Amino acid sequence: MTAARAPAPLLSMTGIVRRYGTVRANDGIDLIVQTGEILGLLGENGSGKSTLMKVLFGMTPADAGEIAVRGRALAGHRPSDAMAAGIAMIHQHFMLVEAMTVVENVMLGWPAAGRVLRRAEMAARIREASRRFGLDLDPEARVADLPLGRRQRVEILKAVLREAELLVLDEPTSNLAPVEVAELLGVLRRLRGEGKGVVFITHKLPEVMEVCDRVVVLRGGRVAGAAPIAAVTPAELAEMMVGRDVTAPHVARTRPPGEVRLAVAGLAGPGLGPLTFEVRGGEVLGIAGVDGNGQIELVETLAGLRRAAAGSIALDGRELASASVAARVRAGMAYMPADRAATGLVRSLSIADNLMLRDSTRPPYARGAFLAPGRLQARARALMRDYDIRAPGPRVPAARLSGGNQQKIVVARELDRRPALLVAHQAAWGLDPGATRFVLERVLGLRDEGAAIVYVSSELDEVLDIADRVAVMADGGFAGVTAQGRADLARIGLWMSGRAA
Ligand SMILES: Nc1ncnc2c1ncn2[C@@H]1O[C@H](COP(=O)(O)OP(=O)(O)OP(=O)(O)O)[C@@H](O)[C@H]1O
Repeated sequence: MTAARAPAPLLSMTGIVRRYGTVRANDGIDLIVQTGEILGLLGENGSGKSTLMKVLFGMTPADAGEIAVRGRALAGHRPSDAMAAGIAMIHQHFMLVEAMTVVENVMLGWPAAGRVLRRAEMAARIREASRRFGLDLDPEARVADLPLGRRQRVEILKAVLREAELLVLDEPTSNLAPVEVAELLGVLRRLRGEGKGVVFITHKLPEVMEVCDRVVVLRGGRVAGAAPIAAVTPAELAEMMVGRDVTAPHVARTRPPGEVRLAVAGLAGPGLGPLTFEVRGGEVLGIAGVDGNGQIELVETLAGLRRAAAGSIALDGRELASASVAARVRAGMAYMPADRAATGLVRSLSIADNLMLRDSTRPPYARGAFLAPGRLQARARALMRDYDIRAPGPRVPAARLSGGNQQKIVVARELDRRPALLVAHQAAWGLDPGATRFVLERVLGLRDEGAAIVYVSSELDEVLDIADRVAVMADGGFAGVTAQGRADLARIGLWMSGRAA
């Protein structure tokens, strides 16, 4: 009699290699996911997480290695083959038709090979799956009316209705409000409870600690460590990821805040204000709050991307409320948008061109109509070194970089201009813990050079780490402002929940 063999794991990837030119994005990676398991896939920016998942899903071919789903080999496959094998990717940019309802969206992408279902039958299935997985979705709701967190759950719904066994979520919590994050983690637990496997890619260690069963950490395209979650601490994980200490930055202030540099008065527009506040040189005004409470309206109005209906914005005494974006930049304003890949970068341009986007037509990089390409390249190289932008060279198109390294281009460009005012929105979005710390330190360095800083983030801890004063946005205005930081946490919490205190 032969001994019973252990069942094959849900997913096994062995020796995966994927090269891009000379870059070994994946350099011999092994990864196993069991049924009913949430696996955290961690790693600093550019460590190869997305590449590994693209290989798994058949979006890019591997140069070497094997993939098996429940012991059955998957090779030379396309995304449709991966889906047929039970693998689903929950993309960050959802592929939903906003004008249609949930049930219509589900029917739209229904596999042609599947049985044709009537709408009522599909709606019933949606209700059932919604209950089973805690998705809280109404089949007749219009996608356009759903908040971000629910739209993401429509993608999860589509996956479970197609009987996906393994769900891959790539940084799914990046732009969710805290309640939505908690709800999503609840959904992941339900998926696990129903025997699904989940690969959860995130930079947020508390989420990993909360929901994962096991973690695998990538570094430089290889597995740097793997452990059951019960056997590691967040500090150990961070160390595995970057090989150094990545606790919150402690940058001792070198001088006290000075004169008022930014004076905003009665600033108002759709969904905004009226808001009145001042920021001194050498001061960080942190703006916390649940996303969607006027943060985008505020930063875009400050940056000149939206017109203010009323009010004034004065920087060093110069009125800018009706100035063009270019005039604001000349006046010393820098802006880091949250959605940097879309609004901060031209993806088809090289890293060097993106870095110099605001300066390349001015001396010393140009004289009249003549560019000085040598100087541009040298400057770009220096910025890439200083900001740890990982890429083969400055001529590589920005689109070829990992998500986090694309973000660093915008960070480098905006911080390096030594602005009088920095408006930063979700500055650490998509950045690994090491890069986050680095950016926060740079922002604090700018503070010590005397710049005024408006730092907007839905990550409360980040705001508390960096801000001299914390304002909480609710309903387009400030629900409260405090200079007491963590000592005032209870009041901050009440302001964030929209209740007065
Ligand atoms: N299409 C491509 N062409 C060339 N190089 C690429 C391409 N895609 C990824 N790379 C390179 O492969 C490496 C791994 O990138 P990948 O996107 O897998 O990292 P990641 O771990 O997902 O990073 P992040 O946390 O920043 O999203 C990086 O050095 C990146 O520049």
